[in-house]
Amino acid sequence: MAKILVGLSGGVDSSVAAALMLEQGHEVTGAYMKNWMNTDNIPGECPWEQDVEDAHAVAKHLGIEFRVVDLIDQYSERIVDYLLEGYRSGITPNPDVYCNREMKFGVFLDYALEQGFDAVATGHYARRRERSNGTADILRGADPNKDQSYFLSLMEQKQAWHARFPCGEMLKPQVREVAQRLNLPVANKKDSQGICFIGNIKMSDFLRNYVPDSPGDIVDTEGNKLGRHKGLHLYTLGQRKGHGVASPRDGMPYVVVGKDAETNQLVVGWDTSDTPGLYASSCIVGSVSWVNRVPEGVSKIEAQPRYRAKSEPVTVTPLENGKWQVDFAKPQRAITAGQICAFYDAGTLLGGGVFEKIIS
Ligand SMILES: Nc1ncnc2c1ncn2[C@@H]1O[C@H](COP(=O)(O)OP(=O)(O)OP(=O)(O)O)[C@@H](O)[C@H]1O
Repeated sequence: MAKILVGLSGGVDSSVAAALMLEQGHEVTGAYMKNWMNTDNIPGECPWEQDVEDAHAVAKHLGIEFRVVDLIDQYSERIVDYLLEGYRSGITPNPDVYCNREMKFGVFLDYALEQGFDAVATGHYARRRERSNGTADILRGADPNKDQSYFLSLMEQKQAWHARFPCGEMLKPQVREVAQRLNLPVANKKDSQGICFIGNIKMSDFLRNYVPDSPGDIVDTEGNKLGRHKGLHLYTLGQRKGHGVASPRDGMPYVVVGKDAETNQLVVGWDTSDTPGLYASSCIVGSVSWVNRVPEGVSKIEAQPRYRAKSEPVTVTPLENGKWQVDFAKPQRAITAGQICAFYDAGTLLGGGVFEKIIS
């Protein structure tokens, strides 16, 4: 039996995670992390008050202690600043991945250990396996549609060691069934969406509040002016909709194929593999962390360049400065600086890093 602190978000997955930990005989406490309060009144729904209430109701239903842990300052420093700094500097940050390393398995785990807990459990769809040498691996979740191991790819060994993912062996419909069987007050609650803890606020509305608009020209790959954009930070490579430029070709929309920070131009082109800038095979990945062991020299593994992408064969080569060169066997669409590259060996998460530079 272990002392487990469950991150109770007020959603179905973490509620079932708490119930499963109890069923397995652990001593369980639930805690809601208060991270963001929308004090600047950005338009959109930010239902944290409802979430705390729901989390509390679940804890009561399960008969476990419930706490609210105030991490607003740390969230602002570690996530909001990283997010805004990233967008200001022209990259596309990934707050969801950083949330796991910095918040849930960062300050929240530190709090848990200080308070005498052995581990933090969450409702993530990922699996964890202990090895006989006293280390832990993170594996893809059993549900291929829900697998969230990508979001855990920057986690370090100590974090993996103290993590528990009770829903990871199950499919989402099974998790809903458990919630119904146990009559959990959130059994029929809709899944949450939106960035991390910011809730259902649109990213563009969120950014508009902090990063000033910086309009410029939209051009095609030959440099012909096609329209105006509101600020390069509001667009991502490969984006099909929302740039406002109608395509003259039927059934072939323009997509964002480049951002030129010097001229403040947004470049659009065709969504084809020969469009310059849209596909790349070779890149530099920095801020790399390996969950359990560092690959020995040049290695053939797999890499997943975004959440909803397949992992693809790559060759990784360590560079002198702690960064890694990653060469994909097949060119990948819209690899974006700032986004996360997760590394796998079959179903095992090896680690991850941040795309820093696209070579070709
Ligand atoms: N505000 C929070 N307080 C405590 N734990 C949280 C909070 N937000 C997320 N978590 C934990 O992180 C896990 C993954 O977060 P994510 O935002 O992806 O939730 P989710 O997949 O919608 O799960 P859920 O149905 O539990 O909300 C949650 O299952 C929960 O354990």
